Amino acid sequence: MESTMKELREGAPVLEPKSNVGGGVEDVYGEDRATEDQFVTSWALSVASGVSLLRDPRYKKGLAFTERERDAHYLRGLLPPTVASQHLQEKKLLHNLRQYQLPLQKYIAIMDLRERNERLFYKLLIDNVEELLPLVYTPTVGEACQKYASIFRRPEGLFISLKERGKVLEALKNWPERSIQVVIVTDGERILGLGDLGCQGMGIPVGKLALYTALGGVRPSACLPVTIDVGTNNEDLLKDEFYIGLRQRRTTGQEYADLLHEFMNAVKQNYGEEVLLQFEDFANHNAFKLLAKYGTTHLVFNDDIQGTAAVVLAGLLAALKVAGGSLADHTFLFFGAGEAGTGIAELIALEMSKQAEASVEETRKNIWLVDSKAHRHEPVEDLLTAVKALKPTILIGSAGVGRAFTKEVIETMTSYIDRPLIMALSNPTSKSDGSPFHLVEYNSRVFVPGQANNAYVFPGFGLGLVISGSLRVHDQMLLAALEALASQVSPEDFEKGLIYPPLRNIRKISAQVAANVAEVDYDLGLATRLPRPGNVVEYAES
Ligand SMILES: O=C([O-])CC(=O)C(=O)O
Ligand SMILES: [Mg+2]
Repeated sequence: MESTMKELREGAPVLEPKSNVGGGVEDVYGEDRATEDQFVTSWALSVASGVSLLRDPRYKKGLAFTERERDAHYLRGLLPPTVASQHLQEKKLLHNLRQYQLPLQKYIAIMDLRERNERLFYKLLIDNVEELLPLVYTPTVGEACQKYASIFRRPEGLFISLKERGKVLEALKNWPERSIQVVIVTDGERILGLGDLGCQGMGIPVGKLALYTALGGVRPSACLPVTIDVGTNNEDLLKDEFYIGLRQRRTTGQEYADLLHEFMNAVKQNYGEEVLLQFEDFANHNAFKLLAKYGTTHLVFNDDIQGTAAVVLAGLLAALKVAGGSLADHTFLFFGAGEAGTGIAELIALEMSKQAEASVEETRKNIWLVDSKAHRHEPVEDLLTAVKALKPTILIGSAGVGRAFTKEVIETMTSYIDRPLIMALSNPTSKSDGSPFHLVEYNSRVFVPGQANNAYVFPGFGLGLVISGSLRVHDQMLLAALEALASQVSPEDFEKGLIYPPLRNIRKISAQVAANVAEVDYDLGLATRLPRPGNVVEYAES
């Protein structure tokens, strides 16, 4: 068995060293040693051949097994005679996928592929990122979470519920991978703009981690999706006979804090100080607190607060290259003061203070936030009133309410500024203005709506932390990441009216983001992977 494994790992026919899907050739993850010092585990690392190999999603290649491999791995007779290339397999899958009418059917098909043939899944995703991103990720992943119970087939991550209190470390040890580098965790209370989906939020960490691999090059086995289940306040789910989570209302207060604390410490204990913990889709009241509480003891990152902020500010900086002027020349109005709105506002204030050498208290004065929960009137009325009163030149939508940027709002803005900058960010499509848009033709000119997609930053940002062995996240790293992103917008992109680079270049962009982040890690003395690489961009790309 051992020799079969070696051949699979090191033999050129299986692990094509040049493939950007296969990852590195060196086993830095120590999987080959996984069973050496632990004779009894809750799981066994076995190496497949024959029919088991055909069922192992990590090594399975289907018809792409060569004649030599069919001999070496006891596959004779188990496959039809044709040897197909991965390229042909990809072509067939894409063709099949396009036959489905509904995005959710496509989602199910592509996630099934991941369970069958991991390499092909990632290859397909990398090569067709613009087409497939909206499936694996927002907006379709939102619908998948809403219907998670009925489409649930097999666990794709770790479920830590109140039942696991006192046993969280044990649960982590049951996960069959030991060399984890990135954990994405949600408690399902604020899934995209869809609200409390309880345990069904699992689709989010699963989808985002797939992007860590496809877009950021982090090895799949090093990624761990986690859902913390403390109950749900979603009455529909509590009544749904197929619901897969705890059937109780959400626990709050000490009990909540204790479970989270046990989890945070167990992760660090089990995977080390350098494991990145990304918080995703927690409700406002927990998200800010958790980030502040664990920011000093763990390597934590909240994509909804920090990642969104970096992506949006990158877009603003790129837009200013066209519009002229600097951040300090503008008045900002945010519609929605949740994690995204406040996160972006704070980062803008920080960047402005850096540019203008002013205090953050001073630079915050040009930034206004409107939130539905802070007013008695209808949100839309409030927005228009606010626009008239404050005359913002930059308007950013970050509320869970769609269709708020009415014609009247836009016309009001154009009455006092020629080219207002307006970013509609809320997602997914059912709740928003801000998901992927079709091309727009106006006066026989075609406009390409871009998308301020979080995927521009978080995979590269996380990669930068991972490759430098960072111990803590620092705001300077966010600024470094967004500057890298803004610098990737080409003159041709600007020509088309775009303020973000095309997503098809995302792996190159991620490497640039990662390198900029890693440089700051080294500069601040937070990096543990020493010596510092000579060429960090090349290192990130490798
Ligand atoms: O889909 C995204 O990346 C934006 C996001 O995290 C959210 O809305 O919660
Ligand atoms: Mg999120």
